[in-house]
Amino acid sequence: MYSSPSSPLLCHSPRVTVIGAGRVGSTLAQRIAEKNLADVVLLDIVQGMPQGLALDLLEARGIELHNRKIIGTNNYADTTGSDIVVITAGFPRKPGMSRDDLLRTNAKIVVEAAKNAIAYSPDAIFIIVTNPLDVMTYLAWQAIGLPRDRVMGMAGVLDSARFETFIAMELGVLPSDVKAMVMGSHGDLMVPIPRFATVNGIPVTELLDAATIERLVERTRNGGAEIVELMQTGGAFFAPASATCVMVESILLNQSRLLPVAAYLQGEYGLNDVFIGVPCRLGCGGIADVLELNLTDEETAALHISAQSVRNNIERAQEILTSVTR
Ligand SMILES: NC(=O)C1=CN([C@@H]2O[C@H](COP(=O)(O)OP(=O)(O)OC[C@H]3O[C@@H](n4cnc5c(N)ncnc54)[C@H](O)[C@@H]3O)[C@@H](O)[C@H]2O)C=CC1
Ligand SMILES: O=C([O-])CC(=O)C(=O)O
Repeated sequence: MYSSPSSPLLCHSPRVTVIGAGRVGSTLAQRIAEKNLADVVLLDIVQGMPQGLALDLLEARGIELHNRKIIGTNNYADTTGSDIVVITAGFPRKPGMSRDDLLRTNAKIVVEAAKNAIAYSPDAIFIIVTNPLDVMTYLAWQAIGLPRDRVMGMAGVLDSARFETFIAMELGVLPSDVKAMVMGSHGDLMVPIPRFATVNGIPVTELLDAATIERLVERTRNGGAEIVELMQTGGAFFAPASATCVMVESILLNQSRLLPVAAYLQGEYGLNDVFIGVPCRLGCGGIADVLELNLTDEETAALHISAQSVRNNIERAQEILTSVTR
């Protein structure tokens, strides 16, 4: 008769909790399970919905050839012992809105989700996805009081993927041959850096004229809104889920990938006490390093303007949260 191994280590399967089982959250759960990265707990406030999604995903396991556990729940106790917590809970924007217009509705949701989750998973690494991204990441970090390596926001991977897509479409080349880096906040003031964009090592500045590059940069800045306008009901979720999954994977597999991540800055780039997109190395402890690149004066100025707008919105969010708890 087979008996179970006595060491709990041999039985440990990584566990990722995704809070918010909407379009981004459920697609992310699918990606994580079907890439066989971790067991997934999908949590939402809507009764029955995460349970239904989890059952649906479980029923695909035999076809997708994995054996990951997938739990749908409304109860934070079921998230106990998660290695990573991803927060996607909150409202998406409607056509005509900016991401910052979501501040009032999403601040309380994200803070409560982060506090509830840390109570059951004190060792987890947190990835925030809810918009407005940089501000929500700051609020979550502040609410749970973790060191900066364990709290980060997802946006730069998505914005960079969009820039790469538009470059690939323009040049008619394979998207995976294009590498780009978008820094700054996840909003109209994001900072795509064309001189860091290459096609298999060739700078795009050698391949495209300045006016074309500027057009692609503008389309990247407007990338989320372009989809919101087209869909009319909510925003992008396939690429956001893929981008978040890349971060989850780099952490779980300790890949040490260098990715643009919304990170808490402590003097890097001349910025302090703000979350903003900068290149980071992601490994099993979360953010292993924040990379400080030599930016031009113009790029630094753009990054600072971006950071100032995040700061202004952090202040607004804190006023909103204080008035809610009063
Ligand atoms: N950082 C980024 O690059 C991106 C951010 N987003 C943002 O992600 C968020 C989610 O977007 P979608 O999935 O499209 O929206 P969605 O509306 O499809 O899903 C949101 C889910 O959150 C749930 N929810 C609301 N309050 C909750 C609470 N207190 N606890 C648990 N769950 C709760 C809702 O019931 C809903 O199922 C939005 O704020 C959106 O703007 C979306 C795409 C990219
Ligand atoms: O645009 C939105 O509202 C959702 C988002 O952040 C994106 O797709 O970049």
